[in-house]
Amino acid sequence: MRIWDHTTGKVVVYNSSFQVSQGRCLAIVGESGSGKSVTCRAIMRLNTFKMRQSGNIRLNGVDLAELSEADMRRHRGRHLCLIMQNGMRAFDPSSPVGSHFRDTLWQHYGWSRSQITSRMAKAMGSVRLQDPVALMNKYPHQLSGGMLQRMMIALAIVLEPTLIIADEPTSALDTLSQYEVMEQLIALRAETGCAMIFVSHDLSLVQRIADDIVVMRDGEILEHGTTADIFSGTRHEYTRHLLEAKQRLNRNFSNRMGGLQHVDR
Ligand SMILES: Nc1ncnc2c1ncn2[C@@H]1O[C@H](COP(=O)(O)OP(=O)(O)OP(=O)(O)O)[C@@H](O)[C@H]1O
Repeated sequence: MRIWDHTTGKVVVYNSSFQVSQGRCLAIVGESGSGKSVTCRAIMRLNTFKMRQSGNIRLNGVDLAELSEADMRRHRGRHLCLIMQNGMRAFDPSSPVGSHFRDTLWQHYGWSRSQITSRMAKAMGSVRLQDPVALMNKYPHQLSGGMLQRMMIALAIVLEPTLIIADEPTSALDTLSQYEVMEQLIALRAETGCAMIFVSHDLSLVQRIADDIVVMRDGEILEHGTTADIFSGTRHEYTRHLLEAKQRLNRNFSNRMGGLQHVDR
C-alpha cells in the first residue's frame, strides 16, 4: 500500500505490505509520524479526502480497495472494527451512547431494539461495565475514557468482526483503566477469535498482546517478525533504539521512584 497527500504530493507511506491471520495479533510500532495511524485508516478507507492510497487490502479474499463506498460502509463494523485512541470521538456527542449501538447493530443485523439491548447488556457485563441499561442512556461526555473504550470493546464483541484495529486504544487512559482495557482487548481476541492490528507506542503493551510486530519509520516497514524474535533476536538498529529508549525511560522512572525495581511485563 502507498499513501500520499495529493495536495502536496508528499508520500507518507511507501509500498508497505503485511498480513495478519485469523486469531493473531499484529502490532505496528514506530515513532510519532511514522505512518501507523494513516495505515490503519487506509485499511478502513477512512483517511481524509486529501490523502490518497493505492494498492490492495484483502480481507477474506475481498479487495476492500475495490469496493464501492456503500459496500465499504457495510464492511465497516460488520467485518472491520476500529477502536480509536479517543473513545469520545467514536460517538455522536448529541445522542446517548445506546443510540450508536442501536444504529450500528440495526444497520448490520436488523435486530429489534430489545434484542440489541439484551446482547449489548450481556457484552457490557463481560467487560465489567455495571448497570449496562443505565449506561446506554448516558451521553458520551458523562462517561470516562476507560468506560467508552470498554463500550467500544463490548460493541466489537457483539459485532464479531473479522478484523479489529486498535489504534493506541489505551494511550489516553490512566494506568488502571489502561490495564483494564488491555485485559478486555486480550479477552476479546480469545472470545471472538478475530484478527487484530494493535498500534501502540508502549512496547510493554505490545509484548503482552501481539504475536507479530511490524516496525515502521518514516512511512516504511523496517522490520517484521514474531514478537519473540523482535524482543530477543537480532534486530534492526532502529528497533534496538526503540527498545533501548523504553528501557531508559523505565530506569528513569525507577530512579525517581526511589530506586524501586521496575519490572518489565
Ligand atoms: N490528514 C492528514 N493530512 C496530511 N498529512 C497527514 C494527515 N494525517 C497524517 N498525515 C501525515 O502522515 C504522516 C504519518 O502520520 P501518522 O498519524 O500516521 O503517524 P503515526 O505513526 O500514527 O504517529 P503517532 O504515533 O503520533 O500517532 C505524518 O507525516 C503526518 O503528518
